[in-house]
Amino acid sequence: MNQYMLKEKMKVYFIMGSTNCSTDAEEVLEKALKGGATLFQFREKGTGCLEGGSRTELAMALQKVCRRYNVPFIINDDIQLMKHLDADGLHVGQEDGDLAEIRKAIPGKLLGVSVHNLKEARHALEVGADYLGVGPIYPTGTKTDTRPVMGYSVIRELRENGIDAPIVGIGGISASNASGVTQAGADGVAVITAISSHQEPDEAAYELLKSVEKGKESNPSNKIIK
Ligand SMILES: Cc1ncc(COP(=O)(O)OP(=O)(O)O)c(N)n1
Ligand SMILES: Cc1nc(C(=O)O)sc1CCOP(=O)(O)O
Ligand SMILES: [Mg+2]
Repeated sequence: MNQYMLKEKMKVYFIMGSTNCSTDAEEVLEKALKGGATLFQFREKGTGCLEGGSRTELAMALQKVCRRYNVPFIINDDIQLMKHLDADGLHVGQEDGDLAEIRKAIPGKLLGVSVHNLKEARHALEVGADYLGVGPIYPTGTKTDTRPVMGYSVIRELRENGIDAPIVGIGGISASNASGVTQAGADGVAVITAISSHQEPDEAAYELLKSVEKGKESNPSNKIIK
């Protein structure tokens, strides 16, 4: 996938696992994709999360849904599961291992890396990351071990320093604040709660997509390209 196509896929990046859903995870995902989510990450974490065979079974079921909608299926943290399922890619953070080793271990697959400053971003891209996750943009109730809330400052800093790779903002993002993230220079937003806890995940995804596109239109560098 070229960088332009990947940036399009970054617009509404839905992340979840069974612990994020109060109803059936497959149904939540299907609705999200119907509504316009463009990328999916399986992140089975937290109290009461599935393990072993049932975790793999859920991942396989969600991968099938993604295939039906032609939406790439990314695995959080777990290289073995990614390989086992022949998923489309892997997302890792700064504490998840040596990035160069991880890149070598998954040739031809998408690699997303969480970054929090220019140095981490440059390193991730040097070793071959395909996209960057930047956050937390806003306060989030979903993950406790985050870095301090950064607002738009890091996204702006990366763009001002010539980082042209696909970027998503993450953390506390909803339809009401997503446009600010793409206006600041991100290609899209990654969300858990905004879709998985919404009564109507399809509406949530659709509203996020509209907000993301509105922000992109008002991004100064996009205006120059047009
Ligand atoms: C798109 C995206 N961005 C950031 C993260 C966070 O990754 P990480 O810091 O490794 O934390 P965990 O998600 O593993 O708890 C992400 N998952 N996706
Ligand atoms: C998984 C994750 N990573 C973050 C980071 O800052 O790297 S914030 C986060 C949780 C995002 O969930 P919600 O959309 O519910 O706020
Ligand atoms: Mg991780």
